[in-house]
Amino acid sequence: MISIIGSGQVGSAVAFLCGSEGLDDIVLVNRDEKKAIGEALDISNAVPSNSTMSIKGTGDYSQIINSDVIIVTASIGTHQASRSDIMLDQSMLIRDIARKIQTFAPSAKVLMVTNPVDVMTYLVQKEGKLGSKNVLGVASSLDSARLRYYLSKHFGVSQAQIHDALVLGEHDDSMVPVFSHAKLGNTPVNDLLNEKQRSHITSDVRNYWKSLRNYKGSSVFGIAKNTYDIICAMIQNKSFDVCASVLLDGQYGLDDVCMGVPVTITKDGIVQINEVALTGEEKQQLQKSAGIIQKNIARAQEFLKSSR
Ligand SMILES: NC(=O)c1ccc[n+]([C@@H]2O[C@H](COP(=O)([O-])OP(=O)(O)OC[C@H]3O[C@@H](n4cnc5c(N)ncnc54)[C@H](O)[C@@H]3O)[C@@H](O)[C@H]2O)c1
Repeated sequence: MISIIGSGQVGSAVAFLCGSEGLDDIVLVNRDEKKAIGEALDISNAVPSNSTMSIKGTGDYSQIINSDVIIVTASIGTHQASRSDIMLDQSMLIRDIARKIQTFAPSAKVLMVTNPVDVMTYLVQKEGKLGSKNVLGVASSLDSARLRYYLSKHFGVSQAQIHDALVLGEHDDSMVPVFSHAKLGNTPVNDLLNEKQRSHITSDVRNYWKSLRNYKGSSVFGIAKNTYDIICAMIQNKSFDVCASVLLDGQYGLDDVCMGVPVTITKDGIVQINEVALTGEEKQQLQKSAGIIQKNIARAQEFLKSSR
């Protein structure tokens, strides 16, 4: 069973993808119960006619009992200048949700989408006392797709011709596009790009959400599909390699921080954290990114301590 906490734009798009494929039973939980019921009613008509799955909307958290996978997309609102600008209020919300997950579905796999996603991924597992292998944040696969997009634009080729475009680190201004891995066909992109071009593409990838905001609110379909791919792998127990925010325990020389790195997932959650070779500069950027996330985690934890 799949539970989606927060049936706003992203949550209902994830539910639509799961429902339209008849993936599994779905429970949509929203603070505004009517919204959850409405989305469930709408998506019910997109379920394949030969599917036995059910979909319901509710405001009652006890309905998440029996969840195999829980997706958290609940949010108090929209950030403006940076994803961290509503971090403290989001922390309170996520602590409350973490406790509900601990009460009703403590062994479910949890996919965190709510921003700032790296800090929220850390908090949900600590505050909910959930196993680190069971919790991941979805974002760096989206950032990696954005790098692939900009590289394809730069070279004037289809996205299919760009391989191994990885973005690691924070899902915000310090994210690290790993140019040393990306290829155009079989050619390393580093053989084709100069420093100025790399810096330009890095800035475009980091600011993708701001560009999007000029035209529509924020990412809905991009993040929904990236989340859906992970849900599919877990529900169907396929081994899937993806970049996601997970708790590091020495990997990349980093400890006690959640950030985007390559991982292998199955129905058992994160079965492996994969370390890819990085250049000296990329390593330095990743350390800097980790430091920024750790400072934000400390600030959020301090705030939560003072508002128990
Ligand atoms: N990780 C990523 O790459 C990525 C990409 C896009 C959006 N996001 C984030 O995802 C989150 C959701 O975005 P959205 O556009 O769907 O927002 P939204 O405002 O459309 O939806 C949020 C929903 O959460 C509900 N909610 C609030 N508190 C709740 C609670 N305690 N329990 C249940 N539901 C609750 C609200 O009623 C609302 O319907 C935001 O934090 C956004 O920044 C992350």
